[in-house]
Amino acid sequence: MSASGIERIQAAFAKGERRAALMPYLLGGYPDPERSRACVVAAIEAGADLIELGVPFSDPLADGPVIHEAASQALARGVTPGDVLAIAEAVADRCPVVLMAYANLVFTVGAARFCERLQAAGVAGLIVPDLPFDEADELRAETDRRGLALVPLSAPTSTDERLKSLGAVARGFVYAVSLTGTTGERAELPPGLPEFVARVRANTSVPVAVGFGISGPRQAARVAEFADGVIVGSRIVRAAGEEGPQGVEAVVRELAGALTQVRQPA
Ligand SMILES: O=P(O)(O)OC[C@@H](O)[C@@H](O)c1c[nH]c2ccccc12
Repeated sequence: MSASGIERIQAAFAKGERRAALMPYLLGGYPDPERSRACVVAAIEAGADLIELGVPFSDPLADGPVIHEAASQALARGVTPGDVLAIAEAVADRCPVVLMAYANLVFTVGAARFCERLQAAGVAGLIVPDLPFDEADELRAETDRRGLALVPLSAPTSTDERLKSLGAVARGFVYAVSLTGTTGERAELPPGLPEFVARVRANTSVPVAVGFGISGPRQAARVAEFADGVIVGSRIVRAAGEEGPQGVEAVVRELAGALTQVRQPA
């Protein structure tokens, strides 16, 4: 693969220039390594533009019940970060993969070695949800060196000043966390979301993708009116557990269809 991870993520957003990019989140190794790989392939075939792939972790503090339980099950089956990287590697040439790993998983290996393994597997980007922005410099030096996108998280509680500093060093995209709380399906989008996304956008030159609490096509289409990307996690992890690849395919296809109806401003 000659293009860098950052370039491949950029291209994935550009491909959907006339519609928001769809980024399903799947938990690597869930329900088991083999079906997990089939679920990722199903999501790509159903219209995913990028894949966010989570590494199971024992104390996933940002995750709500569905992903938390899925991670416990994957760990109980002995799924390792290496298993997750093998899944990423299997699909890397078909779709950019952004790895979601808690900080402990990165720093027990060491930032340099961790990034080396990501690059070798063809991973395009990295999200470390519990790494404070002020402590990310060392890791960012490593990701930059390897052309990997270190994607920062922003939240409605982030000040403009904070949005400005993270927006300036963001690679790939900025992840706009829609609400204060944990991952999980919700009936309604949080109030003030368009205004929050506008604030993030005003402070960065890379695309802005929104996640947390988006599960259905109606919500996804609404978010696509003002964001560059839509991230859906718990709904898809639930489908993976309940129905396997076919369930994932159906959910992603419906979401992709909904986004196609929404033209973004030129
Ligand atoms: O599950 P939801 O509410 O659809 O939100 C996306 C989310 O699952 C995914 O991006 C994610 C899973 N675990 C995370 C931890 C931190 C930040 C983001 C994530």
